[in-house]
Amino acid sequence: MPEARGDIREIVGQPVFVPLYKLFLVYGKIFRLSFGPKSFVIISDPAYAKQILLTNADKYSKGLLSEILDFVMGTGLIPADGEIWKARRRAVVPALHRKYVMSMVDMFGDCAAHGGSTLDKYATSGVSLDMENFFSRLGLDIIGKAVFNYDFDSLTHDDPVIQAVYTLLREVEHRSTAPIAYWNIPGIQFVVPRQKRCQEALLLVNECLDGLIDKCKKLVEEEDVEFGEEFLSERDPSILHFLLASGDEISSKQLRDDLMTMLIAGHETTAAVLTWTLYLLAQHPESAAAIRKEVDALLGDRKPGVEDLKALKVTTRIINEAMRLYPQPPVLIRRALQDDQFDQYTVPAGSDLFISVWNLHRSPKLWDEPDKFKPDRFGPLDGPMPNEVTENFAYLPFGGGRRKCIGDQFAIFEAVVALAMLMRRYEFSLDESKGTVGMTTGATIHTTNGLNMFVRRRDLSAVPPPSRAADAVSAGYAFACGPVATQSISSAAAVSTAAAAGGCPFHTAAASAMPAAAACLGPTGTTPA
Ligand code: HEM
Repeated sequence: MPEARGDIREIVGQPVFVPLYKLFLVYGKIFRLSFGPKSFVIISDPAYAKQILLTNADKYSKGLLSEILDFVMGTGLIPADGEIWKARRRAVVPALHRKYVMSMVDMFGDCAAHGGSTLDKYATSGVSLDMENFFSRLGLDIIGKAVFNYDFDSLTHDDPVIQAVYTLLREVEHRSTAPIAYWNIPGIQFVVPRQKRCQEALLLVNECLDGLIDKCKKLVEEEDVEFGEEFLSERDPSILHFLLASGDEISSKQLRDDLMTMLIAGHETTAAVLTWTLYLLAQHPESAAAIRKEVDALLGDRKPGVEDLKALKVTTRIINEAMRLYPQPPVLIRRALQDDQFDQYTVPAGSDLFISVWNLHRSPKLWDEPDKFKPDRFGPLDGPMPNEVTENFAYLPFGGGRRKCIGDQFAIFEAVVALAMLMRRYEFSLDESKGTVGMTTGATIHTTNGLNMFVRRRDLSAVPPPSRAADAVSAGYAFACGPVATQSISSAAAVSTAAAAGGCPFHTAAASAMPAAAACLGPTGTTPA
């Protein structure tokens, strides 16, 4: 197997996937890279990635990743292997059932609208805002509500639990890029201040999780709704509620590991996707304009509803392309449990492998102009959404095979709703006085200096009301204002007229008939009376 040579010190100080890309261009689709006693096999080929993730998945474990994450996720889904993983995957996947995710769409919109108060403040002051930090807070608020119905409200305030969650996230990221497993040194948590802080943070978050678990257990004991289809449609349960109500025997420690895994997995990833999408949009005003055109025509000022998601095709494609250029995480980690063969090369049992998703997504052999942002590269908008199957493992934003992300739909819906709402209401431009954005590696790709952006409120005075009102009648308004709206506003013309007059067809044309009006965002993004 080719052995990468050269000055590996080059890697220090750079996000690790960047030098790996340079080495890939020299050494090809599989090569070995050694640092002192450590050695890794770097994979940058879709067929090999498919073999590891899908066809020979039995031959691999999470290896290094499990070691890094053990302190915080224990036997949660991401680090777990073997029988524990199988059992937990079986239990957790139904909690992210499509119906459940659908029931969350409204909450995504509420959280994005809530973030508007922060953006308004910066728009008024004219001071730039770190949008990476903003998306991280938005992601935390959303995942907190979805996983255990806890309102961090990190968009508007800081508290010790939020700080503790961030301390843990940073420690995970630090460990994932550290050259030695320093955390295994006995007693280090009592001596090194960062490790001490990490221990304290862990205690605090665990206490908070235990409290939420107890509260939810009581709720489940009290309720009389049968678990099943009805449970999903009648409740607005958190994932925790679902796991407890399913009646599976599960220890509190395992439950905590599951929750912590979802909190971390679902938070930074989506935040990073939104950060890099906005970064790309700042450089591609034509794409920003395309999103606005789509949102203006379909939604106007209301929140996207479930049925709108299918129609927000341009917005979705732009996110798909941003995930190609900035995959989160940029590298997937595995350890070979048995020997495996890649053409003429044998990878022996015990080897640590990095599947470089960054290399796959930017390979000149797989993509036309791979470094260019071209959202139309995935074909007609009416075609299928790109994923590992449609692109035959050349595109792995959510991994593939049996360890594929369980939150993929949740994440796409969340990102589409947030991006559509923010692009409708605001304009963003880079604050170049804060220096280049830069990249650093953590579990996801971070900026080096923040994504500092000026925020301006969009002038909507000349923007016509939604022109695709006919679609809105059957789709969006029905969701936003309750089923009665669909019956009462029966023509596109009626919707357009009403929208022109009051911004919201439902409230102008049929307000008295609409008891479910509270769900509808009015023209200024506030709930109309
Ligand atoms: C845009 C956002 C997201 C991205 C880019 C993303 C990406 C990924 C990727 C690439 C994997 C596979 C890792 C591997 O094979 O080693 C994964 C696994 C996972 N993700 Fe996500 N994810 C996102 C959002 C979420 C959300 C919202 C949740 C939960 C609510 C979640 C929960 C998980 C879990 C539990 C796994 C482990 C699955 C298993 O090993 O069986 N992710 N994610």
